[in-house]
Amino acid sequence: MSEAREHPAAAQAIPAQVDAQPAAQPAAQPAAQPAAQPAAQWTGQTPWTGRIDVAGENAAGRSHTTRDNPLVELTGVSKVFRMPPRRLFERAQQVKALDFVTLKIERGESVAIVGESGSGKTTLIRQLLGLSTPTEGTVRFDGREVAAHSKDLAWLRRRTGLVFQDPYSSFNPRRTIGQSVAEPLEGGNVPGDHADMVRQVLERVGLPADAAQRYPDAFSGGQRQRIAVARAIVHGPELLVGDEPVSALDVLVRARVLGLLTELRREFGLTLVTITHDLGIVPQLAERTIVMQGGRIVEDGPTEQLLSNPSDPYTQQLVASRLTLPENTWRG
Ligand SMILES: Nc1ncnc2c1ncn2[C@@H]1O[C@H](COP(=O)(O)OP(=O)(O)OP(=O)(O)O)[C@@H](O)[C@H]1O
Repeated sequence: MSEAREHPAAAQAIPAQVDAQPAAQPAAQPAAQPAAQPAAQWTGQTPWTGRIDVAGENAAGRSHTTRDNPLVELTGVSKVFRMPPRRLFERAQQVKALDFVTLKIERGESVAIVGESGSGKTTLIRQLLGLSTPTEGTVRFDGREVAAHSKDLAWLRRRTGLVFQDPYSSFNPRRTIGQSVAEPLEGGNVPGDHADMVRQVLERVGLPADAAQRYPDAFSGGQRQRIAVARAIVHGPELLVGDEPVSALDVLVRARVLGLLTELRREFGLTLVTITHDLGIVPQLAERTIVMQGGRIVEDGPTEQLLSNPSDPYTQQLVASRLTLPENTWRG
């Protein structure tokens, strides 16, 4: 997953007291109608207002429900890694990390991608974020082919955010939280008062008012992962991708961060794609689940149905071995 750290939204975090006593959050809203916020609050659309032209449309007031094309579409995507021979006369090795994957993700969906280590989950999200180019097939974001624009993917960076697994290595220890969270705003040349946007988004994820001036080591793992979420959404993306975003956290903190992701998704109409090894968190997180094995999608369906009545033998194995979160621990 080292290549993925090139992504500008590669950091995040949260304060310990927040995880002990989560801040009161506004009630969840339907995806198509983001909650009305007081003027002083971050709306998730601030950086976009009147500014970025997305595929010929002004993104201000963007709709997650009215456009015809899916937000993400992969068609026949394969990815082959060629490894140089380790010894003289040895043949080069090839790994087919993705094997003819076809997939559509609609606006506002929450999708979990599960599967054993090496099944191709990370390679899949790297394709859809334009962090890697497919060996064959096409990846489209909102109808626009990603590889065709691979020299300049600033448009895709503005519309996507990424939260990594490790809340400890996600931040530069010498940068304040405010500086780290502002990176996508700076990288995307987003106009406006960055310090104010950062303050608002940190507040929204439940961080104390002075968090922006502090350094990463002042925060717990759960707090850092909230900061990671703040950094991934500060520029108002439509797609939020989590690569095992809670697996490094203990069970109660994990549940609260999952609750935060769920709230943000509903509040701002985000499309959420989350990689996880842990089938136990999937029902709280995603209404659709994709199961990968050996670079292929072996099952893709509504989470409830897939967990209660898996049709693929590999999914059956995964479901049989899953752990579940205790009831009522996941709400933030
Ligand atoms: N840069 C690379 N060079 C060579 N092989 C790679 C590279 N990236 C991934 N692979 C191989 O591709 C396959 C799929 O890897 P990938 O990281 O996508 O799996 P994963 O399901 O995300 O695994 P994990 O859950 O352990 O992160 C694996 O066999 C992996 O070793």
